[in-house]
Amino acid sequence: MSEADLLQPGNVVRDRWKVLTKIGGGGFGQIYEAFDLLTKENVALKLESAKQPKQVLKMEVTVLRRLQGKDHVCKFLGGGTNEMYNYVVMTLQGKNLAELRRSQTRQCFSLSTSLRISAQILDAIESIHSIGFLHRDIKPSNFAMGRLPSNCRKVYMLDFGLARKYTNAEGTVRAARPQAGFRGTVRYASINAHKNKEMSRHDDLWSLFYMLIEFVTGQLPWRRIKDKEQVGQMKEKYDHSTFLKNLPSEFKQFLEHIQSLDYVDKPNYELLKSLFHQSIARRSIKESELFDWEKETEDEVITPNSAVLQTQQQQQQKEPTQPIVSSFEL
Ligand SMILES: Nc1ncnc2c1ncn2[C@@H]1O[C@H](COP(=O)(O)OP(=O)(O)OP(=O)(O)O)[C@@H](O)[C@H]1O
Repeated sequence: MSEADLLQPGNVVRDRWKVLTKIGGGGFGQIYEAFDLLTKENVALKLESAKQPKQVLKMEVTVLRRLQGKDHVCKFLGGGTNEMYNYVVMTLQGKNLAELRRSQTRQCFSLSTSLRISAQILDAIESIHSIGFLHRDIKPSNFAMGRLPSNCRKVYMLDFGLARKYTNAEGTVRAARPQAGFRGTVRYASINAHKNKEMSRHDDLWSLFYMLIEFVTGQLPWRRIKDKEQVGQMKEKYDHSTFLKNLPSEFKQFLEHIQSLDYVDKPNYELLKSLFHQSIARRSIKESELFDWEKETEDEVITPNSAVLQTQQQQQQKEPTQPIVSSFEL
């Protein structure tokens, strides 16, 4: 156990959640897989130190609770605080989309996979906006696939620590602060965010656009640059229409729409969703098609396990509603 670890395997939180293993340590918290002694299921336990200056778990709990019942959202199982840490317990999901992309041979997804997962992400973004919050850290590692046969084809939105309420009590858009501190992740941040402007609904959609480009091409032009100002300048100079050559023609309208939005504007989610659906239909992409990580790599040797997988894939193609066990579970 490293000194910074707030828990170790075997610890039991609130007489109910027994820690199994650490699965992540992000910028603000630690994530553990734990066993729920009550439901007998494995769950995700996210903690932040009570001493940490930047406390974000309260916001995480607020947003997660408000999102309950919406699609693409983990189930909230509990939360609390003690003298050492704040914690939240939620359903456990599978691999995040950053890991899945990096595990691809060419570090990118096919257009079929990219469009179908991005359409799900757009739905998730619309959901968080519908409850009056911005996510403000839309990036591949904040989306994970379900881990069970029943949900392994569904994308789940994670990490509401940087969320912010953008509506006031009347439901109208809050007045923008003249200057706001930068929030988010440099690679996927909108140009507005780089300029420390108050973020709005369109900024989450800009991050989705950058994610989609990275899914399809495997990279963004500023991938190697760490400095926030330098990346901001590069984004400002970059002719974003260059990205369109990698995307179906419908995405010209997608880009034009997000470019047209101002701080108070409500995005036309229906238009954006229809562009995904049109491009998916025009390319005859079927919802039942396997995602890239569910397929075998071409050079993989046929082993008894991969033969089993092949049979499952064939069955999956025949039974589109029957999810398969994804390859990494075999
Ligand atoms: N419910 C969950 N089920 C499975 N894995 C999860 C879950 N929540 C988080 N993780 C994993 O832990 C990683 C970090 O989680 P999260 O983004 O919530 O924490 P964070 O401390 O805010 O991290 P970061 O600062 O990197 O965004 C995720 O990318 C994901 O791989």
